[in-house]
Amino acid sequence: SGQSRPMRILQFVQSAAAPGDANSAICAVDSYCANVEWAMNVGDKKGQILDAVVLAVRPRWVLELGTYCGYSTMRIARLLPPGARLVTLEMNQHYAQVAKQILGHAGLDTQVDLLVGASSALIPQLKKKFEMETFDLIFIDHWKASYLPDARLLEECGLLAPGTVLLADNVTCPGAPDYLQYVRNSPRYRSEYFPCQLEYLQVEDGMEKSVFLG
Ligand SMILES: CCCNc1ncnc2c1ncn2[C@@H]1O[C@H](/C=C/CNC(=O)c2cc(-c3ccc(F)cc3)cc(O)c2O)[C@H](C)[C@H]1O
Ligand SMILES: [Mg+2]
Repeated sequence: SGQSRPMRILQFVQSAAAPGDANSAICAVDSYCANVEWAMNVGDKKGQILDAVVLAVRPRWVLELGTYCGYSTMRIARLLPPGARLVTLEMNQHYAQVAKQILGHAGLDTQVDLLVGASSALIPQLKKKFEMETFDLIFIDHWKASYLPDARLLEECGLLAPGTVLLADNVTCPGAPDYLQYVRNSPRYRSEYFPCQLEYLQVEDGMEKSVFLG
């Protein structure tokens, strides 16, 4: 049933997770994707690295590139201090609709602004739209070939401040070699690699944490 994988994930969350309970919604997605059908959520192992970074940064403004079903959106939103905002960008209308419903079920829609559109078109509008200056944390988990161009675009739009943390998923699998080469060799970043397993599988992956230096 459910014509798409994200729709089937949504239906499982709606049936298995307690409304308003973000942790039970996160557990429901992980249980479905570990036992029924794999999906490209960051998952619980890499999710714990994401959680640790969110807690360390205590961000006021967070940007996520690639909402998909909203799994990492939930992980970030549930840890934000009061008044903080998470802006997440998703170019696929169907995925955005599913994510909106999952976030609503989890009771996290007030902290999250989900914008439907391509990052390349939306990033230049963010300062004006949200009357903000720079992001404190950016989670990058969209098409892997877009990591580098979007990091450059964020620099050019003045959305990074010294200390802004970029956390990128999948730098090993599927990999984002041009992005890795850039953040590891540019004097504008201090980069650190976190080895980890790919979501729900015994496959090597890793996340790259890069602090913008200005
Ligand atoms: C203008 C375009 C850019 N701008 C954009 N602007 C807005 N939204 C964008 C943009 N580009 C993409 N999106 C959205 O983000 C999502 C895309 C997410 C992509 N994620 C992966 O491909 C992946 C693969 C594997 C994997 C590992 C091993 C395997 F064997 C198979 C797969 C694992 C992982 O953890 C992965 O995150 C969503 C589907 C898509 O609509
Ligand atoms: Mg990913």
